[in-house]
Amino acid sequence: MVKRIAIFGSTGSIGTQALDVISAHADKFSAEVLTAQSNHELLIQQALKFNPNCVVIGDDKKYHLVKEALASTDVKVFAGEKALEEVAAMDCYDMMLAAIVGFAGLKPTLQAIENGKAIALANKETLVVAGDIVMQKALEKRVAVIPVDSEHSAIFQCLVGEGRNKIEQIILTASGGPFLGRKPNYLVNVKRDHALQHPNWAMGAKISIDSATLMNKGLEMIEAKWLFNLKPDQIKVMVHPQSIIHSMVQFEDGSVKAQMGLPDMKLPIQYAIAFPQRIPSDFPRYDFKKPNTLTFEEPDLRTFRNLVLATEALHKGGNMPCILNAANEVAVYAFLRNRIGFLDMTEVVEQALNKVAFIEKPSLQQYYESDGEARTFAASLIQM
Ligand SMILES: NC(=O)C1=CN([C@@H]2O[C@H](COP(=O)(O)OP(=O)(O)OC[C@H]3O[C@@H](n4cnc5c(N)ncnc54)[C@H](OP(=O)(O)O)[C@@H]3O)[C@@H](O)[C@H]2O)C=CC1
Ligand SMILES: CC(=O)[C@@H](O)[C@H](O)COP(=O)(O)O
Ligand SMILES: [Mn+2]
Repeated sequence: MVKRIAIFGSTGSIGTQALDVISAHADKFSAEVLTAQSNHELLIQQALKFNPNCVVIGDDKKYHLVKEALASTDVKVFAGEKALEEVAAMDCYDMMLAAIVGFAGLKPTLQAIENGKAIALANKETLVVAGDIVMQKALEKRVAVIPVDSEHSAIFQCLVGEGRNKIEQIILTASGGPFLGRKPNYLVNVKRDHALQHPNWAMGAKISIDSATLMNKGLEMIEAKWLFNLKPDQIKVMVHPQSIIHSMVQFEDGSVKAQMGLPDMKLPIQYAIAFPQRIPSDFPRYDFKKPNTLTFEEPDLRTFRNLVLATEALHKGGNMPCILNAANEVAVYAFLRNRIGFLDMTEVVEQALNKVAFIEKPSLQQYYESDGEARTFAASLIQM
């Protein structure tokens, strides 16, 4: 039977790679929902190629352009932020690939879980903001949340077959980003184009900057806590500049399992949508005959302070990760617009964490409010 996939964020880095996977396995998957925020041209092209049940364009000023271009098809066209939730509540799909970037991915993902749909989760911010509520809802609705993020896919793969065997710790690998080994006196002057050049992965702008500041690894520690029900002390980070080992699990007997492969997001995307099956692929294979050295080192926490802030937020819990995420989103987009410097991003996040009131057990509404407060505060710092 063909699995019907709803790709929320189909025009992004994950979304377009997911469509490549679906094309290569048209006997197994169909793309039934496609969504974009503003890239209507690509959304139209994708809709003409994949003939989904419906598309959503977030920017409602572009509704007529999309509607007109798809007039000769039977693709339904929706627009605006609310439409993402309305479509997530529909029955035209079996699994949502949550590939919207940032906080904007949370509401449609929650709606899909409410609707009993399986989730292939790329959007890590969903769990950073409200991981307790999202995972509790998934449990209640008996919905599987399969990670797409490469590290979490690696851990998930290492855990298959382990049943109730106890995890001692997980080791998230970090590439170190484009500024591995650099010090603050260098980072103070770096600009967006340099920061966007990830050494191993071609990704969207926001996650590329997060990788450069190591915030990405901090967000991933929080993501791992919720996905695998771990205590903060069980989550370690090691820099592994080659990005061949995607992460590791150490069990209570000391045994370590790792998942390896060339850095290519198509593999974790395919794994998540095909789970529990593995299906063939022609992705390039890692060549053990080449003189490759795999190295590991501790992250430089004096330089990359975002990882410290995220670890503190992980330990403190409550709405701290939500505040961290919101301030970070504001800071990253300000950096991308050349409004603030590379090191200022950490300052903005730190000040927001100190400013917005701590709530130990927030409701969903309180998460939204904390997100809003942190954004307003972070934006006020940047305007100064
Ligand atoms: N790229 C990667 O390799 C990896 C990504 N991830 C995670 O996956 C998610 C997606 O990342 P990536 O594909 O790189 O991001 P991109 O920026 O490449 O794509 C983001 C997608 O979300 C849409 N979008 C952006 N803003 C909004 C909004 N406010 N409302 C609705 N839709 C929106 C974009 O539409 P439009 O094109 O119109 O702007 C686009 O389709 C992120 O959470 C990231 O952390 C995790 C691991 C690896
Ligand atoms: C591909 C992927 O999952 C990214 O999150 C990637 O891990 C970023 O690399 P680093 O954050 O390790 O630089
Ligand atoms: Mn990752």
